[in-house]
Amino acid sequence: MGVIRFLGGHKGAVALVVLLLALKAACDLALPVFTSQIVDVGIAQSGVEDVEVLEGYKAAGVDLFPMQMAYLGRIGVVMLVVAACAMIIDVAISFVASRTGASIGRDLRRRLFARVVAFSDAEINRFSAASLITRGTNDVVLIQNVCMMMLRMVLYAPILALGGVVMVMVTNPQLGWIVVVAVAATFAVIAVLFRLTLPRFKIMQKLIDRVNLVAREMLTGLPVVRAFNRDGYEEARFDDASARLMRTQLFTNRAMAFMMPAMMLIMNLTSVAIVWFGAGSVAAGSLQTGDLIAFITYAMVIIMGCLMMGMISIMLPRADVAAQRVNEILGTEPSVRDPQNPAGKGESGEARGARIAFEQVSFRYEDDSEPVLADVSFTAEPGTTLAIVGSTGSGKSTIVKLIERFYDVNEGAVTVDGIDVRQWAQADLRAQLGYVPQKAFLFAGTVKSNIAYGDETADTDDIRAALAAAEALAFVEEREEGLAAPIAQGGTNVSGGQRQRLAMARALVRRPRAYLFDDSFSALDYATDAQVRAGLAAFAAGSTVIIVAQRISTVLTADRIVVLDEGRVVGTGTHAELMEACPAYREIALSQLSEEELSCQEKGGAL
Ligand SMILES: Nc1ncnc2c1ncn2[C@@H]1O[C@H](COP(=O)(O)OP(=O)(O)OP(=O)(O)O)[C@@H](O)[C@H]1O
Repeated sequence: MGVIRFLGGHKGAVALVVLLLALKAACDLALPVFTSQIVDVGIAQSGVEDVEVLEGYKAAGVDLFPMQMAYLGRIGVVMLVVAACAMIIDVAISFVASRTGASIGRDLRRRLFARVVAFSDAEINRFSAASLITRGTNDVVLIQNVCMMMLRMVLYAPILALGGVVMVMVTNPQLGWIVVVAVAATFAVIAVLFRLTLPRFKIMQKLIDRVNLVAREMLTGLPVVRAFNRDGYEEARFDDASARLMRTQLFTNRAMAFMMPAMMLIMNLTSVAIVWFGAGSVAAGSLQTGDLIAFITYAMVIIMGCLMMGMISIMLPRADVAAQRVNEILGTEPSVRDPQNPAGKGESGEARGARIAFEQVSFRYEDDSEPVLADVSFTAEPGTTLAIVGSTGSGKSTIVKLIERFYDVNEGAVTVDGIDVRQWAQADLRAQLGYVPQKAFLFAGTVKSNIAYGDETADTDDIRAALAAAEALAFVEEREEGLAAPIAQGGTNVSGGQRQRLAMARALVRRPRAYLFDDSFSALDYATDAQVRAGLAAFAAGSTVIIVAQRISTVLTADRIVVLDEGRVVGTGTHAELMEACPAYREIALSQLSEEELSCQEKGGAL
């Protein structure tokens, strides 16, 4: 069982709990012995254990009352002490079990987080963010609770049931068959419930995933939902997912609610049967009343033990599903991994700008899908600007993602300074790159914390310089708090263009060897676009710059332009060369600007 393995790392705690449980079971099983003594000796024999001595006292006319009270008091005190011990042990068990459960949960969350952070985009897409969140929260809590319950019950139930059987055999083996029948009935009830509920428990986690997925999507896309008046549709979609979860939970809860009354019925019928069949023996004098009472208690203990085992057998498979889902993540190796002997940082020659090259690269997102890039080759020389243009979906962003090694190529190689990116340690590779994603993302915090995300060691001057180069300083300073201005999660409290410029400043502050701008200029107006590029040219001098762009005006003055069409390179050269030789480029250029505009822009371009 997957869940049990999680307890493996806490052998000390398990051993301690087993010891404490054995002590507690001994206390619990001792109490009925004292009850029977109170009845048989304390009441029936006035507190005198030996019957002959009792007869003697009676014949001599001794006052038996003080003796009886003293005996009852003695046994009472012993019972109190035993009960108190049981209580203290119980508290200790709860303490150890809760601690162990909580640390299992913490360890799992830590391992899951570390693994998910190491995942490439491919694994994240495969599991889906919603499912990863459910697995890291709901499933881990389930495992944690079941581990706690196992410590408290799984080990206790057999000890208790076994102890009960021994005591039944010692007290009165003739009535043992009643216990056997009761246990059989208990297991029958559990088996029926098991069959009914288990399949539902198994799908419950998937339904929780679904509810989370719909809720997440709806919350992220709320403005779109509102704008298209799709509130009703989204509500219905959420209701559907939620109602399916509710129906499943209702079914399992109803089934489980049936369990307790059924068990009470079995227990009461067992008591009645024991009294019914035991009364004859008591009348015949072969069984004492106290023993009968103790026998009933032991029978209850055995049934309770079996009931606990049954409950666990229902809980365990459910937790096992959770364990499988968690193990699925832990067992998934990230497809992008560091090599065993990564290229040393010094091996690249360490020129200011990096040389980035694609050598006959082919790439597809999924093994069986069409290639997104086919036979792509180009080189961005150190200190130069290379632009990539092409229609939407032609694979421009994919090129940048391959340089960052978010995915690995299927064929060919991407190299930085002549070294395959797969030979670099990922951290070393990315430390040389300043990446500005197509969808600028900012973290909750302040402007300063977001820019310093690019370089923790950056001081205020560095941050201001980066902001100035990205044309972001002016609007930051307009704010009362300046660099301390709050940024909401995802950067939703600044405009798209401002967000984009802050994301650029975050990359600039690193002063990397190569900048990767994935369509970062499209959210800016023409004037700001030109200003930012002018600022960049000064700031990034010496570094290699790769710009993915839709606008021809953005790429006009690049040292080299690569034209992509459906994943293939259809032209490489400067703007002037491509205007001459590449019809695809010419078509894009003329669709955006007239011939005169193009010749004007060529003269006045910045980067
Ligand atoms: N994670 C992904 N899984 C599967 N296919 C993808 C994924 N990301 C992109 N694609 C596909 O790869 C192709 C190229 O996508 P890419 O984002 O590189 O294009 P692009 O040229 O940057 O487009 P745009 O200019 O619209 O941003 C597209 O056909 C797209 O559908």
